Amino acid sequence: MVRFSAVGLRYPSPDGATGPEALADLTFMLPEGSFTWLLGASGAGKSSLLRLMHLALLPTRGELEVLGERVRRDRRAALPALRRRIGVVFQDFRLLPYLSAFDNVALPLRLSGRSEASLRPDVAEMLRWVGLQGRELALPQQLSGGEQQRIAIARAVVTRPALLVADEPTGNLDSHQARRLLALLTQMNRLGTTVVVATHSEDLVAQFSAPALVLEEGRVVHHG
Ligand SMILES: Nc1ncnc2c1ncn2[C@@H]1O[C@H](COP(=O)(O)OP(=O)(O)OP(=O)(O)O)[C@@H](O)[C@H]1O
Repeated sequence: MVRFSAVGLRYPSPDGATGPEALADLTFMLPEGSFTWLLGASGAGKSSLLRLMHLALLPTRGELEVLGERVRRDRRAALPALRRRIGVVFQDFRLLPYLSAFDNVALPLRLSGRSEASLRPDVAEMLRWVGLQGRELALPQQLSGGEQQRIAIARAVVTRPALLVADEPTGNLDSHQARRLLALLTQMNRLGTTVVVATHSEDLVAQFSAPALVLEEGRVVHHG
């Protein structure tokens, strides 16, 4: 479950002073196991909202609860454990350039202490799921943008996170791959993962009926 109560987010301005609020007065709740589209024009605040959900940023005001836990500035030590239960697909992939496709996907499992023998079949299955079997040894620079995006998606879901947030996950995919990705996200959701997907793609949204959270200039203008 994710709950925002009167949340605001202010980025610092380049001169170090506080800038205007990028997000203001966000109050909404996403139930456990829900699927939500996050919509809004470029600059409306979708990526900023997702950064709060995956705890890359903390609110500058208001209260935030993620996976049932209250997120507090004075309890930062609790954040890494909470972050490990959240999968993130970044707009710019953030693959490690010197690691193979396999090793990029395996990374979160290795960091969580899983043995090599137990993680290998999971990583292989995930690469098959995103259609990249046979490309295990390729480095990100040897893969197309869409292939890199699929690795980023496999890496985000391989840990079976309780919450999955994806920022424009189909931005580099053709329509066939976008449909496959959506099938993967909805399957994760059916297995119990709470999913939030920011997108500009009306085509994608038309393929799966789910509530939408619509932002305009940093405020929620529609939820449902
Ligand atoms: N790191 C940052 N520092 C300062 N301002 C920022 C930062 N990131 C975003 N902003 C500002 O916050 C507002 C919302 O940006 P955000 O990237 O969240 O929008 P978005 O809806 O995700 O846009 P897009 O669809 O283009 O990705 C914009 O005015 C943007 O300039």
